[in-house]
Amino acid sequence: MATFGILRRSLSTTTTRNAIKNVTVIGGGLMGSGIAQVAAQTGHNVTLVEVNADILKKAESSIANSLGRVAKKLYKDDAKAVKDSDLIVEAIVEKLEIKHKLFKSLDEAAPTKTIFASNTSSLSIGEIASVTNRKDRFGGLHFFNPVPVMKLLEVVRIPETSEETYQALMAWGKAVGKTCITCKDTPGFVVNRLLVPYIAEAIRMMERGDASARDIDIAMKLGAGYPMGPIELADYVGHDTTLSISEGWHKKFPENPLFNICESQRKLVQQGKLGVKSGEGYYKYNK
Ligand SMILES: CCCCCCC[C@H](O)CC(=O)SCCNC(=O)CCNC(=O)[C@H](O)C(C)(C)COP(=O)([O-])OP(=O)([O-])OC[C@H]1O[C@@H](n2cnc3c(N)ncnc32)[C@H](O)[C@@H]1OP(=O)([O-])[O-]
Ligand SMILES: NC(=O)c1ccc[n+]([C@@H]2O[C@H](COP(=O)([O-])OP(=O)(O)OC[C@H]3O[C@@H](n4cnc5c(N)ncnc54)[C@H](O)[C@@H]3O)[C@@H](O)[C@H]2O)c1
Repeated sequence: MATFGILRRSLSTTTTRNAIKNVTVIGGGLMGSGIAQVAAQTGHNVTLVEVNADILKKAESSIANSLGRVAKKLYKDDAKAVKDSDLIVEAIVEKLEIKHKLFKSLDEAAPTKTIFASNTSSLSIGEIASVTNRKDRFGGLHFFNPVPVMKLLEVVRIPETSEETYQALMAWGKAVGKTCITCKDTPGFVVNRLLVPYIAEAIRMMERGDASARDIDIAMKLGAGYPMGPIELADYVGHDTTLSISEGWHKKFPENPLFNICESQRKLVQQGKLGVKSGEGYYKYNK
């Protein structure tokens, strides 16, 4: 069985009542470490499960920087990591087959009461949940990057999600300090369904030479009040992520022109220019 590093942190500062106390976050990367942090900050007992020891260390220090003291433990199986869990939030790599493998094993290991949630950006919650026997206790919890700062949480219901599960997810979202909105399990939910075509159109505008990247960004910041322009945001999120979302949707809905691929973005990814995280995207960054 795989060896998982587990990071535990708990504080008792919350004043919001919600039934979920013990939370397991699976995946300690960009999103998982942020989700673990906001859950710990609001008084939940948090277990963070990560397969990569270096990333676990990084998550530990980023949470420690925000919270002070962190205790780290190692376990040999994921059954122990989830045995007391009221809620499991999955934030691992955006690949359906990998999420399926994880949820199949979690379904066997976790108690009946445990609610499962995925933080997927672009996959169908129903398709992810299909390998489990607890679709009534399954939903989407879509956080935004950077998690500690962004106030929104999209709570996604599939037709099988029970009212009790939905209410528990909404109450937990509120308890971790987020404003929750509800949406159906449609591609991109609310925010990404609007953001992805918006960013793609900004890139196409630049590709056509209608305006420069800098001017498009200035225009949307000063003319529409966005904190970042669309090209800056694409660099910030990462071109590998945005391209794989567009490619997945384009394959699934080839007739929808909103999901067409941007050639300059494909080229950037081929060149390893992924945006802020690699030091260069449409702009250059000091690493
Ligand atoms: C692309 C479309 C495709 C979708 C792809 C999928 C994506 C996904 O599914 C959905 C998303 O997330 S979509 C993406 C959704 N995301 C967006 O759309 C983001 C849009 N951008 C923004 O909202 C702002 O530019 C930022 C908040 C990023 C930075 O704010 P700023 O004013 O420009 O710069 P500042 O003055 O430096 O920071 C201000 C405060 O924030 C604090 N802080 C910053 N980073 C932090 C971190 N990592 N941790 C903790 N804290 C962090 C900082 O300490 C400071 O706190 P203080 O207490 O005041 O000192
Ligand atoms: N990056 C974003 O802006 C963003 C925003 C919202 C949602 N999401 C979604 O959140 C999820 C994670 O994205 P991310 O950006 O944090 O990715 P990331 O690559 O930073 O983190 C994923 C982590 O999961 C770990 N992992 C992989 N398989 C695992 C397993 N079986 N058990 C435990 N850990 C495992 C990896 O080692 C990695 O550290 C994806 O589904 C993504 O679509 C991302």
